[in-house]
Amino acid sequence: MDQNQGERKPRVVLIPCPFQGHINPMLQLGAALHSKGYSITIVHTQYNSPNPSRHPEFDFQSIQDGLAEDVIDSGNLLEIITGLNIKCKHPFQECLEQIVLRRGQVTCVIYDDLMYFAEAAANNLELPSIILRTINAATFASRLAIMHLVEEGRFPFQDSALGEPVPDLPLLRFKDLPVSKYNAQDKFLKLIAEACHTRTSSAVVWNTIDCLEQPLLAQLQKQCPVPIFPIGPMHKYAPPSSSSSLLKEDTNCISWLNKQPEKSVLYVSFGSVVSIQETEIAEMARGLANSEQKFLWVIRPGSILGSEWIELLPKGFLETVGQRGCIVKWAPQKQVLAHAAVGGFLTHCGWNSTLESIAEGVPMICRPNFGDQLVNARYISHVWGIGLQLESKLDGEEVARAVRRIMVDEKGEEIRVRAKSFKKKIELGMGRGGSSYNALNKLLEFMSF
Ligand SMILES: O=c1ccn([C@@H]2O[C@H](COP(=O)(O)OP(=O)(O)O[C@H]3O[C@H](CO)[C@@H](O)[C@H](O)[C@H]3O)[C@@H](O)[C@H]2O)c(=O)[nH]1
Repeated sequence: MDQNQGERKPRVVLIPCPFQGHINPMLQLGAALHSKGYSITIVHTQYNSPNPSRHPEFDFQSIQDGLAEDVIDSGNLLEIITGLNIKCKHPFQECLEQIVLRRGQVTCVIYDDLMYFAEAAANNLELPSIILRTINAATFASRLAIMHLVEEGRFPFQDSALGEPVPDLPLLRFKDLPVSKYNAQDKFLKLIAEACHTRTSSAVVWNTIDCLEQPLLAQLQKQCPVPIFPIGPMHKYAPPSSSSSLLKEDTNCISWLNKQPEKSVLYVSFGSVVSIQETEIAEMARGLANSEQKFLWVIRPGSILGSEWIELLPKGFLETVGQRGCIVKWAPQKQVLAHAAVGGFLTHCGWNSTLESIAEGVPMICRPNFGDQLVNARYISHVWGIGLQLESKLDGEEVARAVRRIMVDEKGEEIRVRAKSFKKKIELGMGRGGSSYNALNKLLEFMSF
């Protein structure tokens, strides 16, 4: 790009939270703004830093995150995010000062709601800031409901309440609420309070879409002091082949998919952070084998703590499934879900995976693990009706039944048809005059400050 011409463009500084499920939507937002004439600077931590060579259109700036090795090694998300918010504020402010000095005026700072330290740094330089929410409105409302339960002295709640509906959110049961998986409730409650707070930020950009959550978004807008812009699904703003993966994608699985009949393959993946119990791997494998369906299974390195996954598979599994299955360490997921051969998705229900699946009309089998995944699974299975949830202890027979139902059984036809209809709704929402299309235009107008 012509340097001088580049300098004349208004600049937005984006600060993603350094996890795959957060980096992706932030960089996709960057792609949307870049296509509308903005120069983009991505300020990222050393920990899990994105690969700049995959995004030559952006400027990348690294800040020291001060995370101790033992905190990183623990993989404790609560500790890592809390640590980043303590350690990154000053490095970010210094970085922002340098950007303004070298690159000229910055239009605004957009930060992931978990990177709330960014707001103070933007304020100190008198720059407007905008929040990006990478979870959906239902999860946000669930966090508000949890805080409400705390105020009423009803949190942590009793086991006997788990199956009951949440008073503020009757579509969810207590067991669907996105509580912490760590034994540090105070830290967790502080983090969600910070993440839900708009502070002095000027607006909220949301990776969701009206056709999935309009009534809730309207209700949240009434309670929110600043405008909300639901412009998702954001992966639609980046080309299908573009990727901000931290792990290397194995594209051989696309060649394998190319050889499979239409809608014949179940895609199995649990995102970038979920760990799988050793016992669950064997049950999952048993289910996949007994379902007699084709499958593409992502087994991420390190996702099965302390074990080599291959040792956990039932004896003879690989021989039995033979050409019927393909196992990779990391897949180009957007391309996989958009592939004609894929007919179903066994997922942990991370919000990006959920949106990527809905946007391609792929029905889901939900196996949520923690946090917002529980909310998403309930919405997929019981609100939108585009999937099934595996709720009890994982059992191979149940997995096989669910796989057959979602892929081929007559009983699953309604779910398949509904999933397909959601693809259409997303296309309408993203197309000219659609809700997300309009919200993006309103955001751009708003950003002229
Ligand atoms: O083999 C793979 C597997 C995943 N992905 C991508 O990785 C992202 C994963 O994101 P997500 O599905 O949201 O899952 P997590 O990585 O688990 O994301 C975290 O962040 C999300 C956004 O806040 C939350 O919804 C999740 O619960 C939380 O675990 C998606 O864009 C996928 O396309 C790949 O590219 N290849």
